[in-house]
Amino acid sequence: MVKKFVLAPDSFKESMSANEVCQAMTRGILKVFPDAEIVSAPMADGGEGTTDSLVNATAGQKIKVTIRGPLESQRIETYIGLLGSSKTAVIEMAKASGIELISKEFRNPMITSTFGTGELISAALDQGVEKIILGIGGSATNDGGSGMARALGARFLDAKGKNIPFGGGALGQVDHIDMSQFDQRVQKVKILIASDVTNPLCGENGASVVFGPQKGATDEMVKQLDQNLSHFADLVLRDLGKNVRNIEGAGAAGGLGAGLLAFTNAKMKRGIDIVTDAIDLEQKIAASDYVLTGEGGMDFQTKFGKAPYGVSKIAQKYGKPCIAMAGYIGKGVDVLYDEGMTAIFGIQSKANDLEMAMKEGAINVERTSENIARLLAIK
Ligand SMILES: O=C(O)[C@H](O)CO
Repeated sequence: MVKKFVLAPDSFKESMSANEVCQAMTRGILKVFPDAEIVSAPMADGGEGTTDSLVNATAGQKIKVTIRGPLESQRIETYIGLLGSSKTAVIEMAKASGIELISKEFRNPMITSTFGTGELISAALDQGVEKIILGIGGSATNDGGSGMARALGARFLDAKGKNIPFGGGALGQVDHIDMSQFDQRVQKVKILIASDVTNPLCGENGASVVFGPQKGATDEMVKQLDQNLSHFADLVLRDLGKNVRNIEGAGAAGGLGAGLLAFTNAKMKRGIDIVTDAIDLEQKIAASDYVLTGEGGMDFQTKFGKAPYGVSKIAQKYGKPCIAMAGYIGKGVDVLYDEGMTAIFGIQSKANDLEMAMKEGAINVERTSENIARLLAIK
């Protein structure tokens, strides 16, 4: 009987995209099962690579856009994704307002803004979508999502009625928020936020204290930024009637989580659940014999919502064997055996340094997939 495989790996960061991992797995399996039916479902968990994975998995398309980067004078050429299967756009905030877009010496969350993320949302609305999947995290910003809202028409005015400058450093000057020119299309789309963390907006576990320093904030700036976000939360409650202060994930991406909850009808969901829904992974796994997954590194953290965990839970639901491979296998990975993971294989052929391991990723995944297939072929 023809064997049916679902391949649902995440990317192996800095080595292979999820799509390339699928291709290497396919080559390995076909050596043993030349007639196998193989369904590739490149995965992501809402973070970096989510747009590419969802576009690939649904035969969607990328739409190029030129928008403002984290710094006011910066222009960035980037893209949003449109899924092939539905009227859904996928956006990664890091492509517009991400920390990787600014070299270390220019990182300063007092002045960086999420304006470009708002422009990405606007570009998605121009495509007439009904749903937007928005991956947040990896930001250069600490502006509570005020830049994003401003790009969509919100105005943040000081006591004299003037627009405040961009960035988290100026938020303390806001006297009131004017929504009279806000883009009405925003409230008509469903927005799903795939957040990378669950931190609240302010306080010792908040956006500024925990993530401010990695964005270039000094101790003094962290204090100011935290106070400003607190003031912002008060204004949002007074002017928009939404209490975002203590919501889990509100502090993601420098408070963009809070901004999205305040200015849109967005809902937070685990990134992995958003992705598996968007690509109908359940249906694919239900119709398969075997599921292969994997990620560059797997350890105890995999269970906190990483792609191989999401895949193994679905495989468990349908009673399908789920086999993972990883470049690095760390402590605590064995908790996954109770979560639907049948086996986990390391892919290295010898003790390699990291650079070599990255270089040889595809050949190692191919060989490991072939060997897994050989085991599966035993009668
Ligand atoms: O962007 C950030 O602040 C971190 O990735 C947490 O979301």
